[in-house]
Amino acid sequence: MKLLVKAPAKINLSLDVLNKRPDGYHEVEMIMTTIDLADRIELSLEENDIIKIISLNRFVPDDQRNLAYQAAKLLKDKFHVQKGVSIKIEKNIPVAAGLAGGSSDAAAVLRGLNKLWDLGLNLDQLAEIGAEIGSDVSFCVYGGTALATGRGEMIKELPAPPICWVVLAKPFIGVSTADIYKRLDVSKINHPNTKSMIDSIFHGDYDQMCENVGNVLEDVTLNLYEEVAQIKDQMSKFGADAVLMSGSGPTVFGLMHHDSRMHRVYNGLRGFCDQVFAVRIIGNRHSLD
Ligand SMILES: C[C@@](CO)(OP(=O)(O)O)[C@H](O)COP(=O)(O)OP(=O)(O)OC[C@H]1O[C@@H](n2ccc(N)nc2=O)[C@H](O)[C@@H]1O
Ligand SMILES: Nc1ncnc2c1ncn2[C@@H]1O[C@H](COP(=O)(O)OP(=O)(O)O)[C@@H](O)[C@H]1O
Repeated sequence: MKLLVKAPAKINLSLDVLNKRPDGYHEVEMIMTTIDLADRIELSLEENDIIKIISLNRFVPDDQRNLAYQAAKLLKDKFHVQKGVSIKIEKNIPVAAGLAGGSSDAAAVLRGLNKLWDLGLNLDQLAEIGAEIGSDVSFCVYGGTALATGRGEMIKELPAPPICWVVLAKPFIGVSTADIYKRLDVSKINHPNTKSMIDSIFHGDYDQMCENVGNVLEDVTLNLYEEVAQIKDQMSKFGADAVLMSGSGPTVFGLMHHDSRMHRVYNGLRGFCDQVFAVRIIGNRHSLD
């Protein structure tokens, strides 16, 4: 028996850090939304009791380091599942890019195995299990648009943001999330206006949304990698309405309303860096599977 599950990437429309916690994590306030750039996960029941990862992408581990493997193992151990699974990952989301590719693969495996292994869990239960794998996994279990707080695992659903294009551009570098958080000086943060971003989403106000994008990790990554700043400049030059780095980077996204502007930004960036995508925000929860 086989099951195909979609694992969409996310962007952070805003990312604020409130403080550093005693457990080493940072208390965050993030507005996250899923986009229609997705990995494809194929789950196949295995007769013998194993978890097998199949991936052709050289940056994706094919053993217990893979977050998709960890998701399957966690479900197997918690619910004493005697069956095995092979997990084939068709990687379309750039790796170590600030787009939660690994977290989304893990979330897709949780959703998929819940069906394939007939576990009968609801999304809230899967999200709670996901938080044991990584801070972004809970959001990825639900998808859609949300305010994420705590270390990122506390999810409050929001409506879909105003319809627009998202052009993503990733330079040829990978960024370690842990390293970027470590370098952040929490005493020198210029906080984005999360409340105004939420208002803009509730009111479907595109201009207000564009005015309120902000990410406190951006300066940290920009200082380390000049190419991220260059991509931001190019996006603005080609006419994106808002430009921001996603997560800990290095992917930069631009927002634009009109098709013609999207084409200009997309083509302009294609001449400048190798991984460029023009996608839509998926926005609401129920378009995942
Ligand atoms: C920055 C964000 C924004 O969405 O995404 P990415 O850039 O990774 O996509 C997330 O906060 C990343 O979430 P995720 O990648 O799941 O992080 P985890 O695996 O839980 O943690 C990796 C490391 O990042 C640091 N970390 C993570 C989350 C958080 N709230 N505070 C932290 O300080 C910790 O050092 C932790 O050891
Ligand atoms: N299924 C997976 N897909 C991508 N990367 C994975 C996966 N499982 C584990 N990883 C590891 O997680 C790291 C972070 O990858 P990813 O989730 O793509 O980025 P980010 O945390 O920036 O959103 C990678 O360097 C990779 O070694």
